[in-house]
Amino acid sequence: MTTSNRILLGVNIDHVATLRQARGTRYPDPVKAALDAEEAGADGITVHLREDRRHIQDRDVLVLSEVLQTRMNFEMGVTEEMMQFAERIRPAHICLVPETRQELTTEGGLDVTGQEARIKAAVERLSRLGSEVSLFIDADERQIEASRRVGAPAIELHTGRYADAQTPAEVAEELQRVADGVAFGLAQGLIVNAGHGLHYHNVEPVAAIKGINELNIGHALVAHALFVGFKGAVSEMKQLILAASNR
Ligand SMILES: CC(=O)[C@@H](O)[C@H](O)COP(=O)(O)O
Ligand SMILES: NCC(=O)COP(=O)(O)O
Repeated sequence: MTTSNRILLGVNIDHVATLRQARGTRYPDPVKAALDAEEAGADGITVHLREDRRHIQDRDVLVLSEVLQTRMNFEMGVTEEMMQFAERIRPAHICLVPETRQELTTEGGLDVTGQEARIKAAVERLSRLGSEVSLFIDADERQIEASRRVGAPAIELHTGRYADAQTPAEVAEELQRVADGVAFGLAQGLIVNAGHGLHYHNVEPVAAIKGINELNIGHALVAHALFVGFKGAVSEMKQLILAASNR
């Protein structure tokens, strides 16, 4: 008997907004990108409303919350401002991420072990909205155990170190770290997602890891969309992921 390992694709549209914000124009519209992504097979739409509003804006999230056909995965820092925003829009999924204004991108996972009481309170508060709360963490057993202890039903493993690895040995080591994290997370009874820095040339080995529920991918999709359109970019990625996950 073959078991299906169908991985979901969450399309992150943050960097459509990055291009818009670079000029303060009305285009390109991340809402249009989200609807195109859904038509091309996205299983969900991810947005990160950063404290500094460098890309996605409040209005984008509000409009998306009314027009998405699939579901929103709302990435947010653990701040009172964001908690109140989430309470307003009640997204299906919420992913708590670490955030600093100076970083170029999300550079590491959330330190759950170092602030368990704070994260537990946030998970409890957000879960009351009916949202599935996940924690964006490194593939580290201590962080995974702490995620279970604070009551999060899901985690998203940060694949940035895998994506940044240079030599074949480093790539293999980081891939193994992600695979071990997936197995450990599943053993803890968690839903395990993964993402960050994944692109058309590095996604397949991750998609081949058994047990991952969803991959969240953004930057590479937006970049490829410049050449093939957003629907084409999403569709190509979806095909790659499905093929790799069924090997
Ligand atoms: C948490 C995460 O990985 C995404 O939000 C992604 O990082 C979006 O891009 P930026 O980090 O560049 O905002
Ligand atoms: N949580 C990761 C994500 O949403 C997408 O990250 P990236 O593909 O833009 O690096």
